[in-house]
Amino acid sequence: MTERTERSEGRAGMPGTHGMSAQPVAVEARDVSRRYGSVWALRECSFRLPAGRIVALVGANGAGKSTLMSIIAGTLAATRGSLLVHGRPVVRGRSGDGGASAGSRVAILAQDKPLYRDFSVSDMLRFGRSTNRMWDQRRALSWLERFDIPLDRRCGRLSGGQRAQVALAVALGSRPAVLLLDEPLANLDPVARTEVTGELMAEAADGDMTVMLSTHIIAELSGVGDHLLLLDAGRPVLTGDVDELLDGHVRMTGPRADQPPGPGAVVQARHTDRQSTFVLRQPATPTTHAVVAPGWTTQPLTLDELILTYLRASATESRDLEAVS
Ligand SMILES: Nc1ncnc2c1ncn2[C@@H]1O[C@H](COP(=O)(O)OP(=O)(O)OP(=O)(O)O)[C@@H](O)[C@H]1O
Repeated sequence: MTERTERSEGRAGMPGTHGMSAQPVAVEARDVSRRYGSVWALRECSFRLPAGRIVALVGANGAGKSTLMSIIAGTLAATRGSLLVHGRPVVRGRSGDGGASAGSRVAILAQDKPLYRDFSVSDMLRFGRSTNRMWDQRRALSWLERFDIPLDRRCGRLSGGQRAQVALAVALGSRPAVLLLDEPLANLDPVARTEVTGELMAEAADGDMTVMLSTHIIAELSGVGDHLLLLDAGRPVLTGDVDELLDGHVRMTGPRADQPPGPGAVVQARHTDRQSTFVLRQPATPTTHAVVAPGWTTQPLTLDELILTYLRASATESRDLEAVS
């Protein structure tokens, strides 16, 4: 019995981006690369993310998620390429409240959640107000109330999940156009995480804020974002509206064949002696999950399956390129 995975024909940004032209673009990367010494953490990343959405930034440990977020936030410079937030180039050290215009302010909430342990929650809000020219106290307070965070408690005495909520409240109070969350929800239990992402989606829809959430836990992804940016070894391998991506891919299983019986680009092909399975990126026509040829069945993919398919295809492609070079 043999099994092989074929090279992905679709690269970053291809599926699902056709619907983007009418939407305002929050973040645009143009050939962004970043090197640390001899390690390329990001390679030629080009993508556009729509405004007012929750973008799930997904990738394995070391895929480049934190590096990308730091470049968008303006705390790290790209080695090559340019990054624009609402059409304005990000310049290192000039994002956040420091110099960006109201429409292109970026707030980042890193994994380590910088809270002063001796400050009370109210002190943290005062600190947020004093360090942000534009501050929305009502928004920060209502977030804390929604999640029952005691205002008079010192941050050092809060649970990890509660500290994450305070950090989120301060970030929201700064009224960012783009809010970057670098795995800050890891400390929240599944129920709280679902609640938080639901509330963030409502905030994003209300005020044109774009939220980017990074995660390496694919199984916890469902419902977390409505737009996907999948990074593998520093390259975006899949990006687009989650529903469009799911509608645009199909798995076909049937008798052993070199080619699938239906139209579409082959993302992955697996074969046994008697059976073939193809994952296809379909042309712009609607997907029909029905029998398309004698002996063949088609099925939709779950988001986890779609992500794993692209990660496997990307790994195969990297191995092929290494073998050639
Ligand atoms: N300051 C640094 N110096 C050298 N190499 C670095 C530095 N920061 C990151 N890297 C390397 O760059 C690559 C991308 O790292 P990055 O932290 O952006 O990935 P990540 O996707 O956020 O990972 P994780 O999910 O583990 O947080 C990795 O190979 C990492 O080892």
